[in-house]
Amino acid sequence: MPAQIINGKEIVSSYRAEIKEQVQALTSSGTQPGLAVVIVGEDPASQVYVRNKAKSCEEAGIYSEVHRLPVQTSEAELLQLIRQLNDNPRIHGILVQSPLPKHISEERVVEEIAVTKDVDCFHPTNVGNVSIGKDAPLPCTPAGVIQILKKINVPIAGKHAVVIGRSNIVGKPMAMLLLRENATVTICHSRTANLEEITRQADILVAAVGKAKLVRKEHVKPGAVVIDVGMNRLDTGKLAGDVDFDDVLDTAGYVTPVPGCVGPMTITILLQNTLEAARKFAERQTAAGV
Ligand SMILES: Nc1nc2c(c(=O)[nH]1)N[C@@H](CN(C=O)c1ccc(C(=O)N[C@@H](CCC(=O)O)C(=O)O)cc1)CN2
Repeated sequence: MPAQIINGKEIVSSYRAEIKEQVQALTSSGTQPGLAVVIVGEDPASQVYVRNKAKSCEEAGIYSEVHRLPVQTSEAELLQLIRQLNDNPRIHGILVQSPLPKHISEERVVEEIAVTKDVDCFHPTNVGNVSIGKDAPLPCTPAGVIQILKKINVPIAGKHAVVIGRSNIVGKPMAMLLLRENATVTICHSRTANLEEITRQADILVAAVGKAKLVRKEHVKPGAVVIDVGMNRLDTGKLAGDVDFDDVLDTAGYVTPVPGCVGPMTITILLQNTLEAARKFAERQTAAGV
C-alpha cells in the first residue's frame, strides 16, 4: 500500500484557527501579542520566509513589525536594535532571521535577545532549559514536527526515531524533543558510517540534512513515518526536500510533502510561541500590579 501523504495544509489551518481564537481572547483582555522580525541583507529565501511570517501574524491577529536592515549593517547596530526591542512592551517575541551576513556573529546576536522574548528558542538559556525539561519556548521546526506526529496520532514513546542532521536549528533540538517524548533517538550525520543500516531501523525518520533527495527507499523501513524537513532549491527553481518523495512512496507508512507541511508548521509554532510569550508577559504585569 502506498504511504499516506500527511496533509500539512489541514493540520496547519486547524492549528492556526485555535491560535487565532486564543490571540483574540488575550487581546480582548488587554494584551495583543506582538512579534518583531529582524532581517539583515537581501537573501531571497529569507525575504520570502519573513514575508510569510508577517502575513501569518496578520491573519492570526498578532501585531508584527519587520525590521529590514541593509547587508552592511554592523553587529553593534544590530545589537542596539535588539536592545530597543527587548525594552519595547508592545513586542513579546523577537527573532533574527538566519542566516546573517558573515561579518555578524549569530551567537552574539542571539545572546542579546531577552530570554523571555526568544520565540525561536535559539538563546543558550532556552536551549539548556529545553534539554533539562524546564519551561521554555520550543524550537519552531522541531516542535512543529512533534505536533505533526501528534496530530496524525503516531505514537512516539518507545519508538526508534532517527534524525539525519545535527544542526543547532533542527537536528540537535529535534533529537531532544523526540527524547522528551520518550522515543529512543539516534542522530546520524555526514560522518555516520552505514547510514542506510541505521535509518532502516527507524520507526520515525526525520531528514534534516540539507541535501536534496538524499533519502531513498533503501533508507526506509517498510511502514515508517518519514518527516522531511529539507528545503533545497534545485537549479530548475523547484523546491525539493531531503527525501526522494516518489521513491519512498511505496515503502513508507506516512510521508510529509515539501513544500506544504513542515515549513508552514514551523511558522505556526512561531505564532504559538509569540502568543505564549505575550501570555507570560501579561501574567508578570498582573503579578507586579501593573
Ligand atoms: N530565525 C530563524 N531563521 C531560520 C529559521 C527559523 O526557524 N528561525 N528556519 C529556516 C527558515 N524558515 C523560518 O525562518 C522557514 C523556511 C521555510 C518555511 C516554509 O513555509 N516553506 C514553504 C515553502 C516556501 C518556499 O516556497 O520557498 C513550505 O515548506 O511549504 C517556513 C519557515 C532558516 N532560518
